[in-house]
Amino acid sequence: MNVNCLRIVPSQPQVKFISLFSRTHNYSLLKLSSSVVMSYDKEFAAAKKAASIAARLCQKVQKALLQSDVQSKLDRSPVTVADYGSQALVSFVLERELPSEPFSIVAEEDSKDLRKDGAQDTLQRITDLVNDTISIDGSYGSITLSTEDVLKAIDSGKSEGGSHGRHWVLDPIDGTKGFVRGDQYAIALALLDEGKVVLGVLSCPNLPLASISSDYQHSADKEVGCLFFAKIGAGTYMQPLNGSSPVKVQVTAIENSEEASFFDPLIRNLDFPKQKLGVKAPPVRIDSQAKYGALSRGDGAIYLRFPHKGYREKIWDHAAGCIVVTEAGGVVSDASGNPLDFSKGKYLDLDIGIIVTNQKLMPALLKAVKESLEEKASSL
Ligand SMILES: Nc1ncnc2c1ncn2[C@@H]1O[C@H](COP(=O)(O)O)[C@@H](OP(=O)(O)O)[C@H]1O
Ligand SMILES: [Mg+2]
Repeated sequence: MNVNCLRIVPSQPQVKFISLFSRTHNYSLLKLSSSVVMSYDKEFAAAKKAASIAARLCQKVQKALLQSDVQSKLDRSPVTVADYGSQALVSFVLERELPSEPFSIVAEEDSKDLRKDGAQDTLQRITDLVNDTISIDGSYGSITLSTEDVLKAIDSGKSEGGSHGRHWVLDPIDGTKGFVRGDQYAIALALLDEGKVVLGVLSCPNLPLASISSDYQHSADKEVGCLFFAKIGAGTYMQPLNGSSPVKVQVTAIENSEEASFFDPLIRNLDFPKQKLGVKAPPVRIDSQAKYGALSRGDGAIYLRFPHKGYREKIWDHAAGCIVVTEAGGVVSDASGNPLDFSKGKYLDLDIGIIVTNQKLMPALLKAVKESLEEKASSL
């Protein structure tokens, strides 16, 4: 069965059902426990707040980075400061907003390097940035974190995840290359419950509010900063990071693969399916999970990710993006059409590749990928 997302079914009192909703099959129901229906409302609100506040810290660092001279652009330290600062802030906000919940975060960074001799200045810069951002936000009174508080907040991200209980999944800056260039990056935060992604938030500070499809260059609206958020069974929304009202988004309805534009990752990829599908539309090239956000609102139709053999995809690079796309009506699968399994710990453990598109294009895309992989294998 090709299960693509979880949907909550309003049910009888005292009984929690979660429906495994298949795009290709009918509903089936899974009784998880005899408690109340989960809404994840508090967690959803906390995740949006955390990813929005972290975006402010990243914007500040990126702006300073771009204003500095070329030499310091080659220096990784601003990225480091923003990565750690973003992770510390997300962890701080989640803990503050959800004080009564068990706390587990699977995240990209840990504090090991910051605890080494010689890292004191960097740690102090991170701590100052975190405190400035908290103070400007104003929700947490006059609280000031010490350097030790910041290290502890970063290390909340040491969880291994897995198939039991709840785990936050965080990439504090996804697309660090784009971040350094002044291009696209994302703060990606998702919640796993019993191994399934139940909500996700993608904060994309540089993503234009208008579509970035090929005619974007001609668009008059150059305003940037998008927050995508999705919760199981509740659709996907995009909200300007400036706080204006959210709008519901949907993946493209394109059925003809010739018209389908690809989001090309900047990593090594499988190019043959494009030729097989006869794709004529120009590709959209952006860094990070902003690709999932842009695809969820129909800026492009297909995202294929086939890194070199041996590369292990991490859950924080796909968890938030996956639910943002599936709740917008899209499909995210491995090369065989199976849903991604986020219950195995830090890694996705895919044999090969990730495919993201709408439901109409998926069968043709799976066929093209299969044939491409077979041809590639027989040519070796
Ligand atoms: N050789 C490789 N193959 C596949 N993914 C890679 C890779 N090297 C790095 N990545 C991952 O790809 C992410 C960027 O994706 P994209 O190319 O779509 O922008 C990186 O996230 P970080 O920037 O958070 O490290 C990193 O996790
Ligand atoms: Mg990443």
